[in-house]
Amino acid sequence: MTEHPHPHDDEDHGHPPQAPAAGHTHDHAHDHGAEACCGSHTASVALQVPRARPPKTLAHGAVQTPIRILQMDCPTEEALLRKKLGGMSSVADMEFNLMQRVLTVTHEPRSLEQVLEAVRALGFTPEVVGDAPAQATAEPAKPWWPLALAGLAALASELSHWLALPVALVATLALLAVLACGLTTFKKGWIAFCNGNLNINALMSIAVSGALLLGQWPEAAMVMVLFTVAELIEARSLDRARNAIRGLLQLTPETATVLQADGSWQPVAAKAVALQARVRVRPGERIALDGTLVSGSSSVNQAPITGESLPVEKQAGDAVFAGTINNAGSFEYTVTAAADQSTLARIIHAVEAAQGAKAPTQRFVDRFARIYTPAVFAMALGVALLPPLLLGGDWLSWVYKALVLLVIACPCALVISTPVTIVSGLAAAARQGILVKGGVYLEEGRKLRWLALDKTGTMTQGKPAQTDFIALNDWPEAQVRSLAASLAARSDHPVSRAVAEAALRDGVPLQPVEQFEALAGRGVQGLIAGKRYCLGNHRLIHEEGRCSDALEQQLAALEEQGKTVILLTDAHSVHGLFAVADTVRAGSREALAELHSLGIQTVMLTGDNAHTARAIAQQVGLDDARGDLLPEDKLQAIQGLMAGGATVGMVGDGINDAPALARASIGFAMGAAGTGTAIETADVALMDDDLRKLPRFVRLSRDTHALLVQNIVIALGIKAVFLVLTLAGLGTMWMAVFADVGASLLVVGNGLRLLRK
Ligand SMILES: Nc1ncnc2c1ncn2[C@@H]1O[C@H](COP(=O)(O)OP(=O)(O)OP(=O)(O)O)[C@@H](O)[C@H]1O
Ligand SMILES: [Cu+]
Repeated sequence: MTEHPHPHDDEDHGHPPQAPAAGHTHDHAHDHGAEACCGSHTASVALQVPRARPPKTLAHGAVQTPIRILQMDCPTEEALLRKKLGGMSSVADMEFNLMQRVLTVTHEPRSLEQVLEAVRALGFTPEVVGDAPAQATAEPAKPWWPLALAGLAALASELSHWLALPVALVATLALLAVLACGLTTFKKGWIAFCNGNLNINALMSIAVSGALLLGQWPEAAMVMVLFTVAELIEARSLDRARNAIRGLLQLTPETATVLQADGSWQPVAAKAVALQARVRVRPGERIALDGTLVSGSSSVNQAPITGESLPVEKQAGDAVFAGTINNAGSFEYTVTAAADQSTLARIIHAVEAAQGAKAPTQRFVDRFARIYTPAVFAMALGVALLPPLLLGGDWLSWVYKALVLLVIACPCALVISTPVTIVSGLAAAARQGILVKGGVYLEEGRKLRWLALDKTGTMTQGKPAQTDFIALNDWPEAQVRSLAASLAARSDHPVSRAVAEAALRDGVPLQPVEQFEALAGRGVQGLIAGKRYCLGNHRLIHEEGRCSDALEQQLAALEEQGKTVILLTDAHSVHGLFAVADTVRAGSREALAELHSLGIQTVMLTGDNAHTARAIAQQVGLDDARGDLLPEDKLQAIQGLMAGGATVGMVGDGINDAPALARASIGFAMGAAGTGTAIETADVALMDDDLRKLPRFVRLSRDTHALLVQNIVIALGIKAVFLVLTLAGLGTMWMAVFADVGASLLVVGNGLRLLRK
């Protein structure tokens, strides 16, 4: 038997490097064991669920410990921790997820306490993330009155200054304001400064202290208050982006109505419901757990999972998902996954993990910020010292200008703009049923040149039915069908299944098969009553030299109608011909037209023969179709399209075609809610079978990119304007703070706009 090639785990997938936090494991570990046939259609894939990760031991003896640090949500804190922990010999690696406020440290097993101590030394409260369910990730609310008091004091100071009241009063009020709201800033700034890091807190502390020393009392107070207000608003907006996804999980009800041993129905906490328990759902109720419907029927709104609010009919045997909403009917289902393993929970885990991985733009911005701040700081020093020393300038005004520059030097707006935009984009996608496994793919999506689509299960529904049957060679029809059905019944391949189902429907008797074997990409064979028969495609009868001109014509006629033909042969000749046809998915035509209008070319890759492929391609409007491909040929086709650096996407059902999916720049899996495994393995998982999600993803990717560029331009533009104003002597510290705060708010707000898509 020909084996499917097994993709290697350590294979280079041609993907941009990515932090492991993304849960991006391409181990499409196929299990071909169960049945000796082309069983890839039912292959089960090892589940890789990114959970709240407990400390895990690495091969080389180091351990990874995720540490939650609630005070860590700004890149300034990341820089601080990086510097401090990076200098420790026992720390091998660090991974930051600012959105979840989790730092994952790779360190020597015995040095955990040391690491925690270092984190504490920076003024943070570390908390090792254990197996416990994720707690609220928000910082405990700070009392608001110190800020209000500070605001009033600052205003009063400003007013007294205007009214020319005694300087002592102005100064006292100003100091009161600075102390009331600025102590944390000073503390953080001092720690950063001592660690050789000029973060926003350090810059603000220097600027405010400088202003106080210069006797600019009201101004110092105002700057401190404004800065604190800005930080507050910024944190709130970040929380919004952060919670956009978490909010989904809160959609699942806390309790489920579960059948008890004594036959009664009792409400039970969803977390405590055991697998295989029987749960009842009333009309209008939200479904609490993933399961399989066993009795009753209804229609369900699956929007929380698939983003599609058109109700889906559910009958016995169908899967139902936690978080989705039952419409009118009522039904019972058996639980198939624990609450924290439901499809919805796994979607949320995946998105959260994706937030941790840095997208290319973010990496660029981080690098830029690392140069920008020291550069402006050096400039400020120059401005403070050089004109007074060399040109006899006035010390006071030049030092003041330097202080304003310090405020401008803060790259916060710039640095915060990218993650907010990406996270909003990821959240917006998830809400539409598109699970993007990393900012990288969201950024790459807009560059797609080619999209390769698998045929069976992707372009078509993957449930073909037999349409034609012809007995050849004067063999009795009943005998030919019985032989073919006996072989077909042993296989899970959709084409075989169609033949077997038709036979079952017509009551064709089956015969025992020995030495059954699947011929990958060709068909099946086995011994029936001691004689060897094959049931396979056109390729197979060519390889065995059984094709004839007459047969060729018959095949061509059927294939041109988009039908797939398999033939029954024995050692001597071909005895029967079976044609099956699959239905093209609703909406494929529309989806492809949209993709074309976005400038993306489409090609179908299939193991089926070229005629059939072309017929179907024409039906739905694909640019190109390639048939007769073995799995390794598909891989090569993808590589061919990617030659020259083009971004190429591949769409499959996530189980087949694993090598090609992994090789493509972006691997899309269809129908991920049903198969479950695709959520973990694909780069982008489409939760249902709607191909229209593909153009939607591309558009979202383009919108995200546009916002990223806008945000970078806004952030840098505003800084540039104030830099010039200040050097020209027109900028005041107030303005600089307003500019900094304003820019941050603007970019955060701009990024959050994606959430409304
Ligand atoms: N077990 C089987 N039973 C019947 N026909 C088979 C079987 N395996 C392969 N074939 C034939 O070989 C062709 C190619 O099979 P293969 O599994 O490589 O592709 P596929 O999965 O059917 O198509 P696609 O690549 O579009 O998903 C099928 O179209 C079918 O005609
Ligand atoms: Cu032929």
